[in-house]
Amino acid sequence: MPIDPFTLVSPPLFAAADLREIEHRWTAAHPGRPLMAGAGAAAADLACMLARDTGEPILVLAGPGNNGGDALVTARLLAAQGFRVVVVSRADPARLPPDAARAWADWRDAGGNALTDVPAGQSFGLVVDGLYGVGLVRAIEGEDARWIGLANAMACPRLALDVPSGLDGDTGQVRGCAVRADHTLTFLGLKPGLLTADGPDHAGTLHLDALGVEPDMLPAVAGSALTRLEARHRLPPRPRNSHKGVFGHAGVVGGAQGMVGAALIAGRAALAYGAGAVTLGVLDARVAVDYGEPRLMFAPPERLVAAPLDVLALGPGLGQAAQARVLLETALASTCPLVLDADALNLLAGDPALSEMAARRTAPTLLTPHPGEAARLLACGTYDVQADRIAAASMLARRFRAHVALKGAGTVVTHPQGRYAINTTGGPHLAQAGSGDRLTGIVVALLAQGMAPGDALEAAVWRHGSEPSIPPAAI
Ligand SMILES: NC(=O)C1=CN([C@@H]2O[C@H](COP(=O)(O)OP(=O)(O)OC[C@H]3O[C@@H](n4cnc5c(N)ncnc54)[C@H](O)[C@@H]3O)[C@@H](O)[C@H]2O)[C@@H](O)CC1
Ligand SMILES: Nc1ncnc2c1ncn2[C@@H]1O[C@H](COP(=O)(O)OP(=O)(O)O)[C@@H](O)[C@H]1O
Ligand SMILES: [K+]
Repeated sequence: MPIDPFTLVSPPLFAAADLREIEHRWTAAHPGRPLMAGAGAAAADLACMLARDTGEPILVLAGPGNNGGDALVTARLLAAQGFRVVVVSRADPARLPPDAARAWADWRDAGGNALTDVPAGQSFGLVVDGLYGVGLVRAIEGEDARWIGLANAMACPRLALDVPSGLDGDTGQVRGCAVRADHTLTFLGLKPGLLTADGPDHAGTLHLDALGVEPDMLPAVAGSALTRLEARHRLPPRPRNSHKGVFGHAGVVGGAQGMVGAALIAGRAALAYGAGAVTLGVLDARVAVDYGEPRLMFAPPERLVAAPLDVLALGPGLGQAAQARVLLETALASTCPLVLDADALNLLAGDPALSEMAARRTAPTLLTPHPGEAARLLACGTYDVQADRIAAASMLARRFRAHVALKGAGTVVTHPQGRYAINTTGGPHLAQAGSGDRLTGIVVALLAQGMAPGDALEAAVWRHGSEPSIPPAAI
């Protein structure tokens, strides 16, 4: 029975290799009970609910592997319920993998056939996409690309089986082109690529069917989806008998001339999320008060980086002048938990000595790069970062022994020990200057109040994405 995966707490994320391991374990424990039968049955149930009630047939695109097998089981069960089904496949039945070959034989025995092209001029009540699943090994091209283009242009809903064809389930990268599904029914467990990069734009509404696989058959994996907050992401209730000192003193250093707002945004967010006190070290010395948030204190940045704070953020509007570099060097040498953002990351990227200092810190270090900043830190292109966001963020966490939030659609939070989480809140309404500064402030607030660094970064990313949004006005 498919469920909404967002109702689960931190569901694990399975890469293609993990899924093959599950299949292996299942087959050993339950010979002769292919998972494909359950996958096709679940897909047929969902397809019944989604098919438009117009009497138009259902188009089933079936590929050359087991994803195609799922599609053929789905087609047979839909036809048995009285739906008109048009199967389109160019796969050679003699070369199908065993379970898919069985599905083809069953479909044929039930009177089914397959067209070798999408019929022109025909409209459909639903498209079932079973071209490629987690076995995608190269970019989609040729006829497949044409079919995907036709499917994407159809007015009816599209249901993708396991992952939208063309989307890499491990990374969320579109390889060539991909089905833009309205719904994706994914099997066994969630895949990271459904949640980050191009995944959310292509998967539509996610449904998960574990196909009856027992939890003890699932391999331990490093990744999970940040669907809801866990107890470790929450601060304890505030004692009545408390004072501002209990909730930590946070510093924010940044705000060079012309970019003062970035530091103010971070500072304001830190107060809003409960830091006991927040002091800004603004590089533009003309600014000494925030009339909109007069609780913010101001100190010369040189003094603030050397002050006994509970947490220091460096970066929002910092700039990359010589003064900024010295401030960063002092901060890196301190034993204060550090959140590095924006130009602090750019300075780090351009300076091997500073990078070395950062990697050697014993106090917690948190990095919040957007893909451009991450690319500079990794000395590669933004495209390379986006092609495998999990790998990029993991590399940064290892290299800097830091907790890292690689921002953007499906923010990836990685930890030095190798664990990672993909956030599921937020959206393109956050794509606006100043969003990242607010995230920095939220992280700082949670750290100031004593939350563990990795938990604070995850909780901040989740909360930042959950804030009520006012979408930009349409033009
Ligand atoms: N792992 C499991 O136990 C389960 C797998 N199931 C289904 O099986 C799928 C995985 O099946 P497969 O491993 O057979 O992989 P796929 O069906 O995703 O595709 C593999 C086939 O496509 C070819 N191929 C890959 N990329 C191509 C491209 N760009 N252009 C042309 N040909 C390409 C491969 O050479 C191979 O023949 C899952 O996504 C899921 O739908 C389900 O039956 C549920 C259980
Ligand atoms: N399309 C998007 N979907 C989800 N989150 C987004 C999207 N675009 C931006 N964000 C979020 O908005 C914030 C932007 O941060 P950043 O790029 O550093 O902006 P700035 O430095 O201008 O404040 C990050 O938290 C990022 O994850
Ligand atoms: K698919």
